[in-house]
Amino acid sequence: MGFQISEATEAIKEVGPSLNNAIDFILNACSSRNEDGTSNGCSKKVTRKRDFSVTGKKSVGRMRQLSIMDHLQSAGKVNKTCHESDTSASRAKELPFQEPIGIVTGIGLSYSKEEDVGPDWEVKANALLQKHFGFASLKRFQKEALAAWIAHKDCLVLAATGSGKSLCFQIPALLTGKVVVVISPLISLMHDQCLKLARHGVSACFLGSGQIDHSVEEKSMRGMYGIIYVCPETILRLIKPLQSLAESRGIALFAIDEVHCVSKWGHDFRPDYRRLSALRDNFSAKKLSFLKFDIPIMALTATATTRVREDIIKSLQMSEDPKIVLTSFFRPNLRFSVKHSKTYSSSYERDFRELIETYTRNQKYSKKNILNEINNNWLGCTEETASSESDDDDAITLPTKTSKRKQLSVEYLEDDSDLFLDVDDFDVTCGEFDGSSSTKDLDVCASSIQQVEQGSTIIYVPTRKDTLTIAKYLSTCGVKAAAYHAKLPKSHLRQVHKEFHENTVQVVVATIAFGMGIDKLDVRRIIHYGWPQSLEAYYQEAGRAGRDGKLADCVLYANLSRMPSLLPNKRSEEQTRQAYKMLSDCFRYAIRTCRCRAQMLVQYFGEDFSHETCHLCDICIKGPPEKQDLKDEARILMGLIAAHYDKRSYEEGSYDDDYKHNRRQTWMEMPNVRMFVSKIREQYEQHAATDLLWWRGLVRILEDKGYLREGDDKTHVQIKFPEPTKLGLEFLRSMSEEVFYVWPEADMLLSQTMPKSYSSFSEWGKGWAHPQIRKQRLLAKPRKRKLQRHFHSATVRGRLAAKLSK
Ligand SMILES: Nc1ncnc2c1ncn2[C@@H]1O[C@H](COP(=O)(O)OP(=O)(O)OP(=O)(O)O)[C@@H](O)[C@H]1O
Ligand SMILES: [Mg+2]
Repeated sequence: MGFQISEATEAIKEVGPSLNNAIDFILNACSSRNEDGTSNGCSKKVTRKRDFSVTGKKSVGRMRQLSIMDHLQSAGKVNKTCHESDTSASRAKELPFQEPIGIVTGIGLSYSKEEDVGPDWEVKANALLQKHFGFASLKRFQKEALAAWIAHKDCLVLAATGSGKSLCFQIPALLTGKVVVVISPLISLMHDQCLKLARHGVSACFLGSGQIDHSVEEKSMRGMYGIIYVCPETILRLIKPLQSLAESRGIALFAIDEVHCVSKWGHDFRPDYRRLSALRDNFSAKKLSFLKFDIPIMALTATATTRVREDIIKSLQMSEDPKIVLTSFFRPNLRFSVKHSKTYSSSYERDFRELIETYTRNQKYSKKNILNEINNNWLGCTEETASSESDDDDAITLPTKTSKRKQLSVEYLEDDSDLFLDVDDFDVTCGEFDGSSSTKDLDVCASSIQQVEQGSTIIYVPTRKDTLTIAKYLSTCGVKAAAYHAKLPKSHLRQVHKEFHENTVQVVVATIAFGMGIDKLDVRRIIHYGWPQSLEAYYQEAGRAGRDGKLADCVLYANLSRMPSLLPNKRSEEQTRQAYKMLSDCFRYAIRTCRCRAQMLVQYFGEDFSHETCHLCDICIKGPPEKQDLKDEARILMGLIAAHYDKRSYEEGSYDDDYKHNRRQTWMEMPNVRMFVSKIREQYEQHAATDLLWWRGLVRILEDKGYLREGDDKTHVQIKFPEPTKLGLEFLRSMSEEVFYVWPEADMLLSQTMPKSYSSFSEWGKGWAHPQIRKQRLLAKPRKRKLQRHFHSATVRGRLAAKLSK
């Protein structure tokens, strides 16, 4: 859509210099001409205008006019091109989860140069913000990011989830009329963002495998969209056309959203993000003579540790002194807690009791209702399946896969690879608010005991199968729950999104696929049911709670008696090492008992925690456990470990940490924690029945103090092969009289409360011969074991056995 100059001139002649009147005049003139049957370039625009009036969406029409006026105001002149428009924006308003589309809402106007933005850019930006988005003013960090862009500087924006990072790169498109190219990792996210922008009257499109309209790419390269969302793979293919676009319409900015994907040290490394250094090479003033300055790069994320930040700046070849806009990661309205749970189906009843009560308190669920809920959530075909069920109210039969229709059983869902395969099962989102908030915002004492409002809940689980079983369980209990993972049919996912936003679905049980682009204000609970893979991922996901600033719960249910393990993924050796490191940090966050959880999280991202504590998390509320003097235990453990290594050299004080590494050759020379604990049990009667879990905790404490270190070359979640450090040996020598007070960690406390099973006794080598163990084994239920035969193809015997068994 667009206006011809002759129309604009005619309008000004008719109604005078008032811009509003001129726009109204043009729109009305186009409308009447079209009704007369005259076809002109404005026909589509008029159609849209009629659509609004028919559907009563006047506000969208109004927004469109505003966007046109913004362009007129900023550009000062009208382009001759009369661009094609579509009604996607109005459709978007009605159907927010529409098929991917290219959205043109602005008009193809010529643009002003950056230098035209002028010193009053802030006033202009606030005016545009008010007009398009209805916000009074830019946040401080948004201003800082924009100021860097105005000064042609590269900029790294680190701001929490939901703080408004998107506006930092959307405003430049409105201010200049030039194109902003946004690199984003996920098609569903780009899609959502385009729809949101359409609702605000901003022209945007996205390119990539999810774009079904193939003309969008060509149109975007002709400058028909103000904001182009693109995935890294696609932008690398489009370097040449983008250079032409930079010359014709102009590119105001390259924005790299979720930029932590650049870094191998981040939690969502994507190799294609690393290749984005091509932007600096190909869009610099050196390379393109028509450019006065390098096109600035703005990189944005909500979760980046100091190391990740450095890596981003280096990998993207950002300018030598990029502006770093940093806001606080602290979210004072989030109440963090960690609960021990095996996270098996047998734990659901206990773990979800409170959640179920929250949602069913005022509900009277008949069994039939429950059945219908299940059908809605699981079968995706309400009436048909409902009618296929028996009328017997007493019999709650969960859907089975024996039905002729293709029911949404676990197996079906897992096998159903539909269009959504294009979208990575990949999650990036971040946690933040712009740092202006403080604990004063909430009545801290009241909040610590207060129940959060009902609102919505997201339960994050590690596997796709878990999404189904938990959603099924909650539905059976009367909660309106739905499963969400990337392999579910696209229509189902859209439906879940929609119903979640409309509050028809109360709880979404999801994998990390339900992540980016979830901008719902009243998410009151984020529950992680199982170990997250990193604190970055955890904080990103938790950051989706409480975006309205009200109290929200972030609960992690994890088996604290078991070390978390890495989810299968393709990783290089280096990446595996890093992944273990991140998992280890996550594990430590959960088992710590003496530090405020918000403080741990915020400091993890390299921020100084300026508050004493958050006053909300489980540790702040319960307080740390009583300190214990573990001098004897530490002495025994350290003594055994040290004795195993070169005793003489450490007694002489000539112990060399590196020397051990070179000398060690066999596993006998590198005993693991378990072996040391077995020795302790054998040699010290008073510790005969202590749990391995407890000693592992002590090893961790000694490691934190720098007395022990990992002797293995690999990274583990916690020390596997302990080796003394020089500091540790000094500590051992000097501790004969001293006390050694420490806070026991969660797994240590847990081991003291858990009943001992025979298996833990058998570890110290007495096994069947020990009367107590024998008794326990005899009393224990016989385990049903599958008879499995493994033939080792590496051995002659194995190969022979395999042959014979055929
Ligand atoms: N200046 C502002 N004043 C008020 N609200 C704002 C402002 N800027 C942005 N917002 C609102 O903040 C919310 C979050 O915005 P946005 O999606 O850009 O966050 P984000 O930082 O990109 O989050 P995420 O890390 O999840 O991607 C939106 O609802 C947006 O409208
Ligand atoms: Mg964002």
